[in-house]
Amino acid sequence: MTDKTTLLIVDDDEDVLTAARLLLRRHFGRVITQTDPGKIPELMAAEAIDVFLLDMNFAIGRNSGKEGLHWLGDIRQRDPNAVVVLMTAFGDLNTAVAAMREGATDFVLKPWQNDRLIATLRVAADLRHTRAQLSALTAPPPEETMIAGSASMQRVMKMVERVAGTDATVLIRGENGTGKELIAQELHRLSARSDAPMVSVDLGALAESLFESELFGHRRGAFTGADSDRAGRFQAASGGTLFLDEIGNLPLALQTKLLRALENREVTPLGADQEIDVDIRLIAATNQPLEDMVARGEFREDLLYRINTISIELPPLRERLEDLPELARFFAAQAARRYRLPAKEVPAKVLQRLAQWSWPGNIRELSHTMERAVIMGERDALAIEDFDLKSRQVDAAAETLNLEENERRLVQTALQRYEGNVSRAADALGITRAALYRRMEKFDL
Ligand SMILES: Nc1ncnc2c1ncn2[C@@H]1O[C@H](COP(=O)(O)OP(=O)(O)OP(=O)(O)O)[C@@H](O)[C@H]1O
Repeated sequence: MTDKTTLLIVDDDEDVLTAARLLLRRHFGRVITQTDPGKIPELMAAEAIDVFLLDMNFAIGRNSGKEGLHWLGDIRQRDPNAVVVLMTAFGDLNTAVAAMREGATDFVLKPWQNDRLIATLRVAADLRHTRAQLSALTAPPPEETMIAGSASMQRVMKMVERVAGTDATVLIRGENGTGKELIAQELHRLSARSDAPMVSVDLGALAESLFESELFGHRRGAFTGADSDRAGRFQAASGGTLFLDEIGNLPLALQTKLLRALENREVTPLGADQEIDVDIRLIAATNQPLEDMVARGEFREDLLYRINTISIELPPLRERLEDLPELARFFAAQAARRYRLPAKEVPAKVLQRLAQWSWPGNIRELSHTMERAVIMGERDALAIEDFDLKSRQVDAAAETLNLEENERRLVQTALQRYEGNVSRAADALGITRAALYRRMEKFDL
């Protein structure tokens, strides 16, 4: 079966679902069945559904068709291109007509005739594919958008523009998810090498045993499993840019080889006896303090000097909250497009709350947070309840200016640090023992 259509059948009668599933799975790529129409939004968020086959009457004893019409409207609102076929057991032409007016593609009567049902759904699936092709043709081309309105990001972008055109090695520093790879792409895009590829290697995601062959390539038979020659990423990036993410993860022996490759502009694949010339511009990224690693003997000092000719520091999101509103709205719109959901507004109240969170995962975390909220949100505008922010921590961050809360926290920290020794804790806090006892009582510590 090569058909790629995904059908979702929703009917509260298990027997109807079983019969439909048995029949239709022989004709369509994937058949999902569901008794509860309330699950439709969740399913639409999780799966790319091509055709909906939807019952008109859900609650037992009701036959007005209103439930079917309600869900039809809901589906069409979430995905204006959705193709929905309605089923009704009552042959109620009025409801069927109303459904067609509301945007249903077709309707079938229960009990259905197998051939008719298959033919109807086949036409519906074709319609879906045509609509998808049309919207792909009219959709704007995907582009990497960089939001960088804050003063600190403006400084970063100036630096990027200044160094992109040179062949200088650049080290991008910043916490996880601050956009290091996006900056590397921008450096490459603005460089004279932009017609050649930028090849990325994430040294944080790769098994250490694979580093060498991944970077420098190998010859057939160089190790068990090397059953053919393989070019390394250095070679693949030749003429272009090599982006080494998480460079702090490179073991010392390979740091030596990397340094040699950069200095001599040549690499030796594993198992080869001859070097290969490579012409790359290196961009490296790290979230580790490489200077400290040098001090501990974990990172070669000469390699650090070699790679940080230019060093670009990306500030964490919590230090550029001016960018948060635009980023949040951008990711909300992106998620709505991706999941074919209606666009959702991000009210100021929500933005204020988001600004209180510390965003340890930075922009990547914000993007996932917005995506989830857009999927979960049931209204036109996002609400605070749509977010799964670990609320305890948000509250702590929100209340850091609360004097009493801070006093309590300090008293607690002092007592913990001095393992309950009241004299020493009082000393550290700069108050008398009696004053500390009073506070311990007040805060019930
Ligand atoms: N300024 C920005 N504007 C818009 N999107 C951004 C921005 N910065 C980062 N992103 C997006 O956030 C996500 C994380 O960015 P990226 O992968 O570049 O971060 P990173 O610092 O390289 O992460 P890691 O340290 O985990 O490798 C990506 O989806 C990226 O497109």
